[in-house]
Amino acid sequence: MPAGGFGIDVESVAESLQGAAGTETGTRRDTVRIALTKGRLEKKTLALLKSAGYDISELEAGSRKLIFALPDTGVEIVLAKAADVITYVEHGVCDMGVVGKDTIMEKGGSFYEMVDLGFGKCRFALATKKGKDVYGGYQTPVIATKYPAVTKAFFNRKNMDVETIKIEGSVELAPLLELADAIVDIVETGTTLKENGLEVIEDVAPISARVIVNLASAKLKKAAIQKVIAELESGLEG
Ligand SMILES: Nc1ncnc2c1ncn2[C@@H]1O[C@H](COP(=O)(O)OP(=O)(O)OP(=O)(O)O)[C@@H](O)[C@H]1O
Ligand SMILES: O=P(O)(O)OC[C@H]1O[C@H](OP(=O)(O)OP(=O)(O)O)[C@H](O)[C@@H]1O
Repeated sequence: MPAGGFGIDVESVAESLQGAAGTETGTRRDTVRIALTKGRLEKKTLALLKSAGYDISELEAGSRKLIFALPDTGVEIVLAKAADVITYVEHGVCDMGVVGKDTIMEKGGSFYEMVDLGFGKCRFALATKKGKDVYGGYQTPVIATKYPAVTKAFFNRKNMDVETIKIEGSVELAPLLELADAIVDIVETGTTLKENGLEVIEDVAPISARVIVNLASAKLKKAAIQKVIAELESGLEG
């Protein structure tokens, strides 16, 4: 059962609403359009839709198509990159989205974060070369990461100054090449760290897939969106 159940996660809503302006929905009144994150979350999200009773055979067929109407439901599925899921939901061209908490934390934005789906589990962690003392030196630590906002917020909470360097992938290379003292990155099994002689110093935040909802759609399509969420809930339980 996901943390927080299927009611609105009040804390997350408050976070997400900071600086929010009303967003006009761009989707048809009789359609609920859901943006799904392609890649790692895709298979489990599609499995969830299937166990929730949706006919996803066209999506399962495998194609380069990006928008799919689910037969007899009024639900449309859009496949997008993680950060773009948030962009489409914020702008109201998609009513809902499924996206990792990592992307939500890094990109932020104005939307409701309504459900923790409980899959796609991993965590943000601070890691470095085995035996290295990141906190002990006299100089400002250099942290390499794909997630500079998450990294800055983490060290701000510690009242610590750090220099961040943005890396686009295989972040584990940065301490090995002596570009950085440590990294903030996603850890799932820990294999990538282990095979590169790195270790976790501290966990930063847990991550899992979340359902997000456009601010205006949540009001204008309340019943339809609640129905989809209830169906996803039944799919999770099934
Ligand atoms: N080991 C993992 N590494 C990265 N993301 C993971 C992992 N396990 C689960 N996830 C979740 O899967 C989501 C999608 O990850 P995926 O690697 O498919 O896309 P991405 O982060 O946009 O990377 P890329 O730019 O390589 O496509 C992440 O945002 C995260 O929530
Ligand atoms: O703990 P593990 O199970 O080893 O998983 C963590 C690794 O997976 C992700 O990388 P990804 O495969 O997305 O490649 P990237 O680093 O190029 O983004 C993440 O950035 C770590 O490198």
